[in-house]
Amino acid sequence: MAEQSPEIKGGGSLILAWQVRNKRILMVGGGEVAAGRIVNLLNADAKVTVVSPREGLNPEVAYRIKHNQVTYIDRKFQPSDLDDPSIVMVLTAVDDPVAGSEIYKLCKEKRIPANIADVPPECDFYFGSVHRDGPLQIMVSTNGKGPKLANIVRRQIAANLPSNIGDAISQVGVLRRKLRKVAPGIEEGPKRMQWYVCAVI
Ligand SMILES: C[C@@]1(CC(=O)O)C2=NC(=C\c3[nH]c(c(CCC(=O)O)c3CC(=O)O)Cc3[nH]c(c(CC(=O)O)c3CCC(=O)O)/C=C3\N/C(=C\2)[C@@H](CCC(=O)O)[C@]3(C)CC(=O)O)/[C@H]1CCC(=O)O
Ligand SMILES: NC(=O)c1ccc[n+]([C@@H]2O[C@H](COP(=O)([O-])OP(=O)(O)OC[C@H]3O[C@@H](n4cnc5c(N)ncnc54)[C@H](O)[C@@H]3O)[C@@H](O)[C@H]2O)c1
Repeated sequence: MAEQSPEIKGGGSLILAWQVRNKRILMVGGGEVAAGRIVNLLNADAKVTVVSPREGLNPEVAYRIKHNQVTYIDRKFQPSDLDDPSIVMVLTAVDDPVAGSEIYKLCKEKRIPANIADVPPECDFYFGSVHRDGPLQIMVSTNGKGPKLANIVRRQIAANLPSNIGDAISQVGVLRRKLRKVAPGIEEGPKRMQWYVCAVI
């Protein structure tokens, strides 16, 4: 049995689909990189607070603020910004490495997971290059080796997917929900799976 166990190849990341719906995330900085992060956060239904002086705002971030898609604090980061106990994650994308390091240290004291953009040693998690089509999400990570390559690999994968894959997965979701209503019991799992396989394949 032990011989059949998968060989351990350390040095990877634990890739997860983190559920942040209705959870508060602090975004420090309002430039171009922050604009991209905010899209990812809002697409995951997070509640986003942006702290960044108005004069440095990227037009896209200014748009999110104007349309109340995020909560906005018009100034530089202050340590008291981390006092809100509902904050579950902190992201920074600031053009000031000293400020970034300071924020990371404070987050560690408070045990809040943080990503300081472009500073791998100050990231509890990395971002990746993401393809999204409805419920389908594919993230490519190179574990810090080559973010640009992650972008290229992600595009190659996306180009080879069926064009209707997102819709197809949505339909599968509807079917699974219906089957759960017809046969809700935990012990009915195998039966559900059998119906499901008959319908899908
Ligand atoms: C995937 C993506 C997601 C995102 O950020 O949303 C992402 N970087 C992207 C693009 C990108 N970043 C950089 C360039 C300039 C060209 C180049 O240098 O290649 C480009 C290319 C571009 O802009 O096209 C500069 C850069 N980035 C990092 C360093 C520091 C270092 O490596 O030491 C430096 C060098 C700074 C310097 O040298 O001065 C570090 C990180 N960047 C990561 C993620 C994490 C690792 C992910 C992985 O390994 O897969 C990690 C570790 C931490 C993090 O930030 O989470 C996004 C592509 C999204 C997309 O387009 O699909
Ligand atoms: N991971 C990636 O994909 C990636 C790609 C390019 C750049 N970067 C890095 O991300 C960082 C930000 O890049 P950018 O292009 O968004 O820069 P930017 O200059 O467009 O934006 C920086 C923002 O941070 C704000 N800011 C500065 N100090 C602050 C503070 N103390 N508190 C709050 N806000 C503050 C500025 O007002 C501005 O809104 C840089 O370090 C850059 O090297 C990361």
